[in-house]
Amino acid sequence: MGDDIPLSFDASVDAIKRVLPINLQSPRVGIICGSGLSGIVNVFRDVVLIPYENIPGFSTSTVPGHKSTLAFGLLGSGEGVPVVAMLGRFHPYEGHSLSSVVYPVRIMAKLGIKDIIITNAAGSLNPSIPVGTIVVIQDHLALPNLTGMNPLLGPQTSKDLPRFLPLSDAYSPALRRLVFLAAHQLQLDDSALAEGTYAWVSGPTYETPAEGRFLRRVGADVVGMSTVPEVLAAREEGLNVVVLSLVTNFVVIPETYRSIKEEVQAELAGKKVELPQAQVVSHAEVLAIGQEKAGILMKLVESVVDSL
Ligand SMILES: O=P(O)(O)O[C@@H]1C[C@H](O)[C@@H](CO)O1
Ligand code: HPA
Repeated sequence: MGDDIPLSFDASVDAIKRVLPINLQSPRVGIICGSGLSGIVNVFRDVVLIPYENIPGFSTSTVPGHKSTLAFGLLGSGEGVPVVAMLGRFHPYEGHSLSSVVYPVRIMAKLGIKDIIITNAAGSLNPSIPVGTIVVIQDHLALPNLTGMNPLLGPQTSKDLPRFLPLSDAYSPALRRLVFLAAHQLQLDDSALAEGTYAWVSGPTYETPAEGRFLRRVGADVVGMSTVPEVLAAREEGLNVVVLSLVTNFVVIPETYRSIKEEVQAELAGKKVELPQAQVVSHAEVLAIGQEKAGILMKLVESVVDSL
């Protein structure tokens, strides 16, 4: 963990290429697996697994549901497309610096990927997006970025990168189209997929009801603790980005708080009141829904890769 990122990426690339057969050395697509979503490796062929600890510059994930392994393999029908997947990512709340968080994205770009499929587990802020939905992200809202927590702050890793990165087209319309076409081919129910805006929060706390209401009112559909730093680095590196959020829980946004005043007054008046109790979200719940729905997400990813 920390800020000691080498500004030359060669050592990491060399350590990776050294253990790969020639057909996997130049992956075409990168995949980042969110909480509990690393199962995609089970459908890779010719798999080579490289623990993060064997790659200079990589940190270690400390979050349950995140393995610290880079997986290379062939994905899709026919000869298959060479891909690289991060089976586990880094979050700033673990104590990783932002440059560590996005380091693997930069290395995947150096290895030659052109497209990146980023997945995550997220909470829904939108009553019409229930648990289990896969949300194809069309935009993001990143309060940390707006207030000075941006992975692109500071000296650039290459002078060839744009200093002022436009984000109006961060989420590739072409790749998003492929996701919806893939869902059609897989005969997924219309309700399986939605489109929406992802709010990035630092975590590790889940949202208070007031925070949930705020994020909803300013236009977010789902909320999570990852992804946006990776999107920014990927766009800076010139990659096409698509993000799929699996909704694992609903963020409680009651319009009014459970009123303790009302409850006490009713009790003193001898009345029985049934006021709504807050639901409590947990990472165990996030992982359980991830496990239940990961299969569909994986099929979708495979089908998108197949159609590239
Ligand atoms: O890595 P992702 O974004 O999938 O993980 C989510 C956000 C937090 O890390 C964790 C909270 O349950 O799941
Ligand atoms: N909030 C923030 N991050 C999350 C959530 C949530 O409700 N669910 C999964 N990741």
